Amino acid sequence: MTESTAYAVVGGGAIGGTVAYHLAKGGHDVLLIDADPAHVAAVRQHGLVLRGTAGDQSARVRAATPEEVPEELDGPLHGVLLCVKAQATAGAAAWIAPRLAADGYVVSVQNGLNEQLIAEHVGRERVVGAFVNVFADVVEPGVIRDGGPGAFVIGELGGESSPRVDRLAADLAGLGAKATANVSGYLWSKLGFGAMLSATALADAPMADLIDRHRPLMYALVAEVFAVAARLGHRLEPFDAFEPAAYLPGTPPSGREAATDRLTAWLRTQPKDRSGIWRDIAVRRRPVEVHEHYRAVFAHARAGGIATPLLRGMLDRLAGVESGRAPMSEDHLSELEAAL
Ligand SMILES: NC(=O)C1=CN([C@@H]2O[C@H](COP(=O)(O)OP(=O)(O)OC[C@H]3O[C@@H](n4cnc5c(N)ncnc54)[C@H](OP(=O)(O)O)[C@@H]3O)[C@@H](O)[C@H]2O)C=CC1
Ligand SMILES: CC(C)(CO)C(=O)C(=O)O
Repeated sequence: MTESTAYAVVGGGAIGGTVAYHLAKGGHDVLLIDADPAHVAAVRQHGLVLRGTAGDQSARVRAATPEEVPEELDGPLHGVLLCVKAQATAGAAAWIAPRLAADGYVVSVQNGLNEQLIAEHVGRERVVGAFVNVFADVVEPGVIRDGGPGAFVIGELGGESSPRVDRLAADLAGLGAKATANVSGYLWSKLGFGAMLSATALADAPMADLIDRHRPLMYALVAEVFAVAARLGHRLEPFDAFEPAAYLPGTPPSGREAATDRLTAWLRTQPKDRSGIWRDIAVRRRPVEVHEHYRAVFAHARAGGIATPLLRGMLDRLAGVESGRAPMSEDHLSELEAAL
């Protein structure tokens, strides 16, 4: 174990709770800051509980709502892991900025490309990137269902190595964290994979089954995202069972099919069989974050003259489903596919 470090986790839900649990188990002082008072109260009373296939494990962490923090803080924040959904990023970053030490930093542990927005609040030199493919859900206040190992990668936005990234990766060794020189390559790979996952939230069935039943649509969605990534010159990184090279133009169809066989087989090993996007619509009945994830993708596509009609059509349909204007149905996928 490395020397103990103090961290703040802002947004202590599925991912923030998982991160806080592993930091605490590693012997680090963790302050979990979460907007949900019931979650904070449960963590204070029972500890942070991770529910895995082998049962429940708990870790003691300090917990507070943002409103309570001035009483709890005895100095500025140093290492902050920001784990809120994308649409809550601006509010959380504005809250963090005046509390962040001059030599402190904020790590975006989120899907999408949130680093620029965070930098507008705290300055680019105080932002660190991260990519996470851990599958988790808050199943009741204070209790997180843990999907087991998944990629967790941390890196400076400019790709340089740094003591703060190495230290955080070591402190999160319990979660299998690694340092990278290409965090953008991971985030863009995830935007491709995430386009498939977002599409599966249009229907109420397991992600793996929907990907399998609508492979041509899934390939076309990923291709639109990766055309934008290619224009920007990103080197896409593979993670877990997702192999981005299989979805690039020029890959033989047999290679793409075999990679998708491996991907859906791996997805079937996960206890979480539906995405967080599906859960926000069907269970939590709240707006989904994916519109934020693809805002920058659309802007880059427009600038480069790259057409993204399927991605746009898929997100428009998600907007209809989340607002209740359209039912959740696999017909959305069939109709999008019919337009290919
Ligand atoms: N869950 C997963 O398996 C994965 C998630 N991700 C990404 O990780 C990020 C976090 O997702 P996830 O953990 O699932 O989300 P959750 O909704 O489970 O957790 C987010 C938590 O942040 C709280 N929150 C919102 N605004 C603030 C704020 N300003 N200050 C403090 N707390 C706040 C929320 O409270 P409230 O509910 O009251 O709004 C909620 O408890 C997302 O970008 C997601 O895409 C990436 C890979 C996998
Ligand atoms: C499906 C998953 C877990 C993949 O990382 C995800 O990103 C989410 O639920 O938001």
